Amino acid sequence: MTEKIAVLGAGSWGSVLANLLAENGHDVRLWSHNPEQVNVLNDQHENPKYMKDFKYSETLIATESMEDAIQDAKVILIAIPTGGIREVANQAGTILSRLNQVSLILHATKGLEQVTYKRPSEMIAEEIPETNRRGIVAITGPSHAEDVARKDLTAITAASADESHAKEVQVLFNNDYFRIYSNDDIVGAEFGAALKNIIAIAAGILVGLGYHDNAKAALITRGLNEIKRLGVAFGANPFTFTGLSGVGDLIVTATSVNSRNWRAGNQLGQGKSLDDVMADMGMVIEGVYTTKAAYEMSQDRHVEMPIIESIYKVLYENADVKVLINGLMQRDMRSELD
Ligand SMILES: NC(=O)C1=CN([C@@H]2O[C@H](COP(=O)(O)OP(=O)(O)OC[C@H]3O[C@@H](n4cnc5c(N)ncnc54)[C@H](OP(=O)(O)O)[C@@H]3O)[C@@H](O)[C@H]2O)C=CC1
Ligand SMILES: O=C(CO)COP(=O)(O)O
Repeated sequence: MTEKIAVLGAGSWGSVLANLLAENGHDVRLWSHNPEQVNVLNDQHENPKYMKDFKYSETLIATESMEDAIQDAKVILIAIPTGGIREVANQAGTILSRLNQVSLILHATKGLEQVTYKRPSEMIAEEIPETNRRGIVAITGPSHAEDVARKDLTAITAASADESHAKEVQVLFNNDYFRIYSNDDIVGAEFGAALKNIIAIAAGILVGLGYHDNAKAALITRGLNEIKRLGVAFGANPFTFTGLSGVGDLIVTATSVNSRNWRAGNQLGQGKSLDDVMADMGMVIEGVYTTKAAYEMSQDRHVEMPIIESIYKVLYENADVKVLINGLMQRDMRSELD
């Protein structure tokens, strides 16, 4: 069945997901706050800053009017980085109230808010009135936009406290190269999504320093343990971290040159400054911000996270990464299962 769907955010991920939904036969409106980008998307079916060389479907319509995008949309997908999602959700909430409309809200954001440490679905719940939303679903998992654009086989998770909403989302997105599983643990899905970016930065650093496969495997495995420990302290189901939104996304992000977080870490490992890495990327590096939030949360809750603490010290205290690696390797002996 064809649905009208609004996608808010025309960066790499929002634009590719909007394209997938349009190719699945839905009536999609892709909102961007940048009028020039909207024109190029509609006239040339391109998005040069974010998805160089990719041609979008001619059935995908971009708009700079959020109200046009949202009006009559059964589903609204927010694909905005963590730093902007509250503002965009607030704008969407105001429009939904004015239109007296109720929509299902999806988001694809991977991070935690600075200072409040809120997850994306918590920010959405605060900004879009309950009377204007049927539910909130996080879509997350191992899914680089570049691979989805070239129709590589991809499987992700739709997570919602009310799993019936996640099941609705499966039907909208599923096709012969994109498969969605449902999960009722949105807390675990959002923690996995946010925290894997920190471990991806660490993995890039290791490779930048010249370490190899054993080091990467050790980092990914022990990193997953830290992700799970913090998530469980905030109410996540530990089994979610063995799924696509947990270890699945951790593997893809911590091993792929397509990952902005991995690439950032790799350049840091080669000696580039964080300011230069961020200026050159031109796209969001969520893990840089999430590291700060996660480190502060771990301090508040007394959750031991030595790898994430080390990345915090590299990014925010200019600590010597080789000294930190030495410290991690020399920690007290312990059981793997503690
Ligand atoms: N890229 C990927 O492969 C994947 C990304 N994600 C997640 O999706 C989220 C979005 O990432 P991605 O698309 O890659 O990011 P990009 O950096 O590629 O694009 C971000 C987009 O959001 C827009 N934006 C940012 N802040 C605001 C704001 N306050 N108001 C309006 N528009 C805003 C930007 O506009 P402008 O151009 O004007 O700056 C840009 O269009 C992130 O949390 C990311 O972790 C998840 C899975 C895969
Ligand atoms: O989340 C992603 C893939 O699942 C994208 O990761 P990056 O933001 O590191 O590119």
